[in-house]
Amino acid sequence: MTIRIRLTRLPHGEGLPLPTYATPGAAGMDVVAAEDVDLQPGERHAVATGFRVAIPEGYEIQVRPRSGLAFKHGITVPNTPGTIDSDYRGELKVLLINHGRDAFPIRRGERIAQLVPAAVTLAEFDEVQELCETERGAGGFGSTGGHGSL
Ligand SMILES: O=c1ccn([C@H]2C[C@H](O)[C@@H](COP(=O)(O)OP(=O)(O)OP(=O)(O)O)O2)c(=O)[nH]1
Ligand SMILES: [Mg+2]
Repeated sequence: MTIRIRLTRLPHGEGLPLPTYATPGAAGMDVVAAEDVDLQPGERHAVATGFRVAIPEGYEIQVRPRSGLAFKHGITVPNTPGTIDSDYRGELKVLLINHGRDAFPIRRGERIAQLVPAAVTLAEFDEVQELCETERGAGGFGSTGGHGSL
């Protein structure tokens, strides 16, 4: 399924490629940086993309890390998956953090993250006195055992 998303470029986004799928089966659209940043170890930065979007109502865009940057350099998205709301009209930014040991140069035009459009399911809470019982009950946070074999 394909949805259409209106996009406007900001002046510093001129000349950059729009987010695009790297292969026919890719789930995420690679998005490039619109600025140069040297990300020091432990540092976070909201990297400019140079564009704004108007996502159709009922959808969001999730901002996800690229596994290659995470694996090779420790560069990831601290708020992953980032949430772009359908009513947001500011610049789409990619939050990045450097978990690596070395400074990492981000250069304008380089692919820094991937965007995954997704349908939004809305909910409302119904406050009640009792919840139905389950086998798990209140167990969580490792209650079923460690990381050994099944
Ligand atoms: O990675 C991100 C995450 C968010 N945003 C923008 C779009 C999003 O719609 C808005 C708010 O994001 P979020 O709801 O995650 O942040 P918040 O801390 O709850 O801020 P707000 O009070 O503005 O909703 O910020 C980005 O550009 N990139
Ligand atoms: Mg919010």
